[in-house]
Amino acid sequence: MKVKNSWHRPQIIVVTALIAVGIIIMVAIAVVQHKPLHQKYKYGIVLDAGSSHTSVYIYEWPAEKENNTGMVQQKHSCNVKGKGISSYSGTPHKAGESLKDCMDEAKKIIPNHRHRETPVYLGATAGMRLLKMDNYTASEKVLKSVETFLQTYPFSYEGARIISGQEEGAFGWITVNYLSDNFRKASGTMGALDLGGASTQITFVSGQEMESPDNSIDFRLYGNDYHLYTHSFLCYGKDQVLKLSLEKQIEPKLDMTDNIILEDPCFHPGYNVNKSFQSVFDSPCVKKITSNFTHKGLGEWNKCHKAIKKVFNTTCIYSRCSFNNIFQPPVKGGFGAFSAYFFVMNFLNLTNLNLDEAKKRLETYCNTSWDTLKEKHPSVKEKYLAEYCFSGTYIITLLEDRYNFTNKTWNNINFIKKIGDSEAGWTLGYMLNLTNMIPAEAPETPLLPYGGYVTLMLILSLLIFVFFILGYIFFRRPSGSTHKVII
Ligand SMILES: Nc1ncnc2c1ncn2[C@@H]1O[C@H](COP(=O)(O)OP(=O)(O)O)[C@@H](O)[C@H]1O
Ligand SMILES: [Ca+2]
Repeated sequence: MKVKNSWHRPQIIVVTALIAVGIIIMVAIAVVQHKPLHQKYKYGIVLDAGSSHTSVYIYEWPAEKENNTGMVQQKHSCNVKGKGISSYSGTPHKAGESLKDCMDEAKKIIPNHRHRETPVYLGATAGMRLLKMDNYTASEKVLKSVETFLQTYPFSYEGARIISGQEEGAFGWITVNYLSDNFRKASGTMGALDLGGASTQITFVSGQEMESPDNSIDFRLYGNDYHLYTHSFLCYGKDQVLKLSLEKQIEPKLDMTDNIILEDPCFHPGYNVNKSFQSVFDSPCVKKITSNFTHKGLGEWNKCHKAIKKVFNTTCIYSRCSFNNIFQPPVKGGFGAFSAYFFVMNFLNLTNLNLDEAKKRLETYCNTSWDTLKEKHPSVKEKYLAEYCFSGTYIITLLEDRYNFTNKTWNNINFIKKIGDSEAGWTLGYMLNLTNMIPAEAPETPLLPYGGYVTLMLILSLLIFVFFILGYIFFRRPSGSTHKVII
């Protein structure tokens, strides 16, 4: 007589198979999901050769997520000692060498095995645009010098060039919107306001028809079309516009034979400095005036405001212009204002005020005596300190009178230096564009987001647990009621 054992063979086989499949799926998902944990980073270097100085930015991103927007971040930045590369017009061979300390730093920061594949780009802005206008040969020699120098590094050299004003504006816009993750969100984009020493840029999505093709740029990013308004005003960075303002104030006094005294409402009472014409009227933005002068401060904000208005030409052949016959649609939406907009407004503590309050505080500040200010800010560079009243007044005049921000829309301007750890500026957008890191179309969404992965793993574990219990019950249950005795 044989008694069949309590194994219900088909059920047990099915249960065992299900458990095995469950374990295999869990292991497979875990392997795939955790792959990015052994993350490898890639790097890129961009040199911002500005009119006043050069900065070297190192960016990094996870090697396997190259095309996911929001992945690239600034890892490090380095300020090159001395002035901008355009200041080497007389000694071009020294321009390259000036970058040494920061480039050596980059070599240390980026892991050796990544050096060869790390791209290096140098973009020069308005300082070099002006040098090119003034002395083409010198500008070429400076570019050659930085090129030769950058090629001595183990990185992948991708070029040194003067970028156009449109590029500077558009890539600044890409940077701030990339860092704010606006390309993935449906919330819309923010405009970009960049103030440099030699030029200034305004870029935003206007939604209006563009009356001048030069001011229009189109991008398709991440599955969306963006129709941008952009303009770069050469000579309207804060250093060049100061020269313009001095020129305007000095011109009527030129027929005076004796020493010219320029009483400037934008400088502080007690400021009294002899200036040589070579140090001020040295750029293609201004006429070559050959008189030295004494620069004396008055500290009168209202007069300063009036004097600054005169640096803008208001003729306009379009339906509307900002200035100098440049078409501009009405400003729309939020704006990020960076570079010197931030440095100046932050120093003056005006970043969180409304327009009227800002004007009032600036009026008091401009009227402060030069001696008091120097005492109060002993560590601030004197050149900066002397010019904050002028620069602050210029910023307010430019934004309110020329770009047409009102009391109400003023609050849409955010004065920013960084978004997260990354500085606002054109460099990140420039690199993202040249490395094709923002795809035109949104990439397929990943198989599982993290939350989905965790949920799936939980459900599978639970199922396996249940199958174990079932298996156990089947295994233990005697043939019982269905027991048959086979004789
Ligand atoms: N801490 C600071 N305070 C005031 N101004 C500053 C400070 N740091 C930098 N700047 C100014 O910011 C401007 C930066 O311009 P830059 O990028 O060099 O020129 P551009 O973009 O026109 O080629 C310069 O006018 C420089 O003097
Ligand atoms: Ca700049």
